[in-house]
Amino acid sequence: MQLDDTRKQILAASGHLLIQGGPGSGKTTIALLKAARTLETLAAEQHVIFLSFSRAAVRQISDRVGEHLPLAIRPHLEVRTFHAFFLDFVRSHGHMLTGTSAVFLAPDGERQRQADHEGDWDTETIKLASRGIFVFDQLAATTATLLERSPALRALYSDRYPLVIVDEFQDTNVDQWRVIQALADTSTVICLADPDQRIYEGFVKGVDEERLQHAVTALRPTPFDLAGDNHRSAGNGILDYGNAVLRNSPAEQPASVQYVRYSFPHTPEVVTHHVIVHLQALLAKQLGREPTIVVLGPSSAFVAGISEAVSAEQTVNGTQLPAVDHELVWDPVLAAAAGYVVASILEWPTLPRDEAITTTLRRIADFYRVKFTDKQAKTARSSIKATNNAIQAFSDGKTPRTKTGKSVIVEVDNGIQLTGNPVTDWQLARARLRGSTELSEIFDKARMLRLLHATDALAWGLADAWDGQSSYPGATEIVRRVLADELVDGRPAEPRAVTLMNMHKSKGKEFDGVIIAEGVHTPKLIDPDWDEKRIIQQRRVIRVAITRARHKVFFVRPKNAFPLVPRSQHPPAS
Ligand SMILES: Nc1ncnc2c1ncn2[C@@H]1O[C@H](COP(=O)(O)OP(=O)(O)OP(=O)(O)O)[C@@H](O)[C@H]1O
Repeated sequence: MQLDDTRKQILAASGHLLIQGGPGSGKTTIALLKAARTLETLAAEQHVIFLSFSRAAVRQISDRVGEHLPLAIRPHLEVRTFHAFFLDFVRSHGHMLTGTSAVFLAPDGERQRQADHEGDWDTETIKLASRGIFVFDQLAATTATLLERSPALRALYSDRYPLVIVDEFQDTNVDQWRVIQALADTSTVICLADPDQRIYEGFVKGVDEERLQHAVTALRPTPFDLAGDNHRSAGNGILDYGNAVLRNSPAEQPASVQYVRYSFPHTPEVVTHHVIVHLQALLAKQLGREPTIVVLGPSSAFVAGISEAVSAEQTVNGTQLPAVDHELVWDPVLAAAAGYVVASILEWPTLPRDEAITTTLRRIADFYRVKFTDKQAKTARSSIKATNNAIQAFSDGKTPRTKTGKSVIVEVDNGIQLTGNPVTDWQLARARLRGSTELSEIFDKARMLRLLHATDALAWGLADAWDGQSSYPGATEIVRRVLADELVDGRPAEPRAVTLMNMHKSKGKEFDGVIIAEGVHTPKLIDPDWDEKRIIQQRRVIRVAITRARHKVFFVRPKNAFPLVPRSQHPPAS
């Protein structure tokens, strides 16, 4: 790899560094080279830590380590999510704050408690933390407080990690920033940043547009700017188009960016299916290999609909579209909650009838509690209420009025013959989720568990629980234990040629082709009725989405969608 003067200076520099640059300018790459250079000088027990936001970003960075680090030193580079690092830290040292050993309340458990909690949930999480029970959002604050208060801990961690690299620094929240500052006391910190990729502001509490200035003031880092470079999509106009969308300025539409516009009776799902198949063929021809493609949408629910549509072969206007094998990046917490419902069914044969019915109904209500705290789930509240009513009715000896309640009773009364093979039995139990819209929804979400990569661990755990005859006593607890760590720290599924996710999740990643799809009713890509702040935030998100592409971007938009760049230069429909 050719290194220009700026990069040579970065490799030679000592002390804290702030490396800024636009999408694809090479921040991650130079940081990996710097890590390699630093590791050559460290003692055997010392490591470099590279902190990033999402598990998928960690995977992409980890996959690139091989290109830049010699084999011998690779184990000394730890690429981790912030939260995985904080979780380990709090588990190891949380007792220093509370006097009791730290317990982590996994995200699904938290959402259930939150749904039942009257009053301010943030205040409650602080109270829980003071009793040694830590929820996801308290991990950063607790790590920060421990590091700030204990010079011994600071010394310990700085000794282990003399170099700390912080990815997407512009999106760090106040507690993450406190941790970085505390470590910067005696470790060297490298911040990688692009202020225009600030996409958490307004979504995540404590993210601050002044963050880079904070770093400049507090750390006095040597600044480097890779701004003008673009190694991802050099010369094809994708970055310029992304910048035009960001600034809402007129732009020539390059050949690398295309629009497909649809109107009734066509649906965005089917049109996107078409575009995936077309783009795969186009890029395979251009690149001479199987391309990587991502489909991005404004919401997870919309993307899940596309996932369903492209999973099946279909014929449209005489054209046959093959099923598309793909990875869907989805909400693992909801999948886990669905898994607990299935696990409760695995316990039926050893439970008294009443207990089997009420336990499963409770897990169903829990599923909807988890869903309820997801802001998009407006109808979940009524499902929780209906399921609770069903439990009450059943306990009072009456017949529940809801289909879900009735179906669960019928299924328990039909009995379930389990075999002792956890994989088969899991499917048998899941198949009992039928007879109401709610049960079908849980059935679908439980299917997503295969994406969690915990399936082997689940099978082992369940095999241990098999009572040798008919049931898996304690299955729910086992499933909960296996999934708790997986939800925070697990590796995502292996990459596939086609990935689907919501736009926010695409930050820090890179694909040959990007398809940005917009539905008619789902949250729009952009809406002129939004206030100015929201429009600016959304333009940043769209730019992030566009600039994930190396070679080609396709937009799938409704015919009358609001243009992303000023109308005079509006791209022609194709
Ligand atoms: N100096 C370089 N010479 C050639 N290719 C490079 C160089 N630096 C980076 N690249 C390539 O350019 C692409 C983008 O690099 P990288 O991911 O490091 O950028 P980034 O600034 O971290 O991007 P983003 O902020 O969008 O995540 C990668 O495919 C990488 O291999």
